[in-house]
Amino acid sequence: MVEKEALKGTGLELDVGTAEYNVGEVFGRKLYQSAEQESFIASARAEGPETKLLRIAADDFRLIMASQGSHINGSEDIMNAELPSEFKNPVPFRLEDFQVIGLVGYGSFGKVSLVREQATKQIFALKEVSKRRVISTGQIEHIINEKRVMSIIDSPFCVKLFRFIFLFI
Ligand SMILES: Nc1ncnc2c1ncn2[C@@H]1O[C@H](COP(=O)(O)OP(=O)(O)OP(=O)(O)O)[C@@H](O)[C@H]1O
Repeated sequence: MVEKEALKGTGLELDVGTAEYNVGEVFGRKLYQSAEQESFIASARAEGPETKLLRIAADDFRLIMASQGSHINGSEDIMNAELPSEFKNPVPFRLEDFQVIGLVGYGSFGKVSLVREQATKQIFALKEVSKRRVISTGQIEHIINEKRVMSIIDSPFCVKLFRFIFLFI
């Protein structure tokens, strides 16, 4: 149940209530989206021996969720967001344009290398994904979603997908 309570010395009336959240859920998003940010006070208690409560400053949250002019607030926004124009009309490139500097790691679908673009000298991580492995493990939808999210997201905290290429080998 939500009740109203006066906030001392401010003349503001606040909604007072409690809510329970499950693992991975974010509380405070309403504060972030709301224009009346000053009239929101929240305290949180994590219960259970394995529970972790992570706090993130509003400015950092804004950077993660909506950096560089985008207005992405949650997973629905990402799924509905327009793909960047370079993904609708991909700029062709060749693997030969990149010089491999070293191996970074292995994932479930292939390897990741550190590479340098010859023309610009820019450094990238090049991730190779085996389509055969994606299909045989039933991960087609997941990999398409991963590509979509990584191409739309634009945050200093997240890896961004700049380009992709399909090879038939
Ligand atoms: N952009 C990147 N920059 C630096 N290292 C990276 C980058 N992407 C991947 N790596 C490294 O390469 C490894 C393999 O990455 P990859 O994305 O293929 O798999 P994963 O995310 O670890 O697991 P999964 O394949 O199950 O999703 C990672 O564990 C990480 O060490």
